[in-house]
Amino acid sequence: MLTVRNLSKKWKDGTEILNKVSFQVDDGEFIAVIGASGSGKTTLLNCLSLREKWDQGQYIYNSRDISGLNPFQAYSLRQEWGFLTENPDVNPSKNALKNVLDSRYQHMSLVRRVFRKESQDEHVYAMDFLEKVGLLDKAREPVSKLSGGEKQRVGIAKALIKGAKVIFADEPLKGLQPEAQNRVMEDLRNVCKRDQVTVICAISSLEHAERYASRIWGISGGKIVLDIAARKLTQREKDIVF
Ligand SMILES: Nc1ncnc2c1ncn2[C@@H]1O[C@H](COP(=O)(O)OP(=O)(O)OP(=O)(O)O)[C@@H](O)[C@H]1O
Repeated sequence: MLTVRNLSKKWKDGTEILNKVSFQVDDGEFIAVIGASGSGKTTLLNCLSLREKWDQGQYIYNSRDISGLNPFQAYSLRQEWGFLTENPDVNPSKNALKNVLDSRYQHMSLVRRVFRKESQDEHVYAMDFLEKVGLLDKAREPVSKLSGGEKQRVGIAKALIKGAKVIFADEPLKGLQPEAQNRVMEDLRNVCKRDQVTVICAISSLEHAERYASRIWGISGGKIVLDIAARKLTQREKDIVF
């Protein structure tokens, strides 16, 4: 569970980017973050995923106050989470299976990584995660040959195999064909429902937010101005956000 209270951030010139953002998110929620360009979506995701610092506010993750972590602690926690951007975090020179296996070992000690045995069991285990995102038949394909949407789904499998209980996604649909966009959103929705993973996803497509998410946050001027269960937004709600 994530709880944030009064998260605020200013740039050096004093411009307010996040303004007392507060919320509570339960396990398994799929949150779509919508808002105009420059409203603060990326900054919010970067702060929540501990990639950027904020000035004020409290951040609680599973009953642990993570507001003041040192860089090493923040790095360790980041390894437990998934982060998707418009550029999938995959190694194009390796196949999909190897990418997923690498993610499983990434957080282990150097010694374990060097001497790891990729047993048959490990392969079967990794295949389970590729199956979750519908890529069993692409397991041995070099990732460079996969489509943008398939790469993004390898990224989701990578997050799942390391046990990520939270996935932050910043515009993961950018540049994808409509069919691939739907598939990525379906996979994200499935991991929320099936695995109780929490997904917080900045997205510019209102239609996808309405159709796939469980909750919608509208951001304007660095504030959450709309926080509702996902459904078709009324014109008034759109006017509040955009
Ligand atoms: N390093 C920076 N210094 C000063 N201002 C910045 C910096 N980075 C971002 N901003 C400003 O902060 C505001 C929020 O930016 P942010 O990228 O979070 O918005 P966004 O909602 O993700 O926009 P977009 O949808 O266009 O990606 C914008 O006005 C942006 O110009």
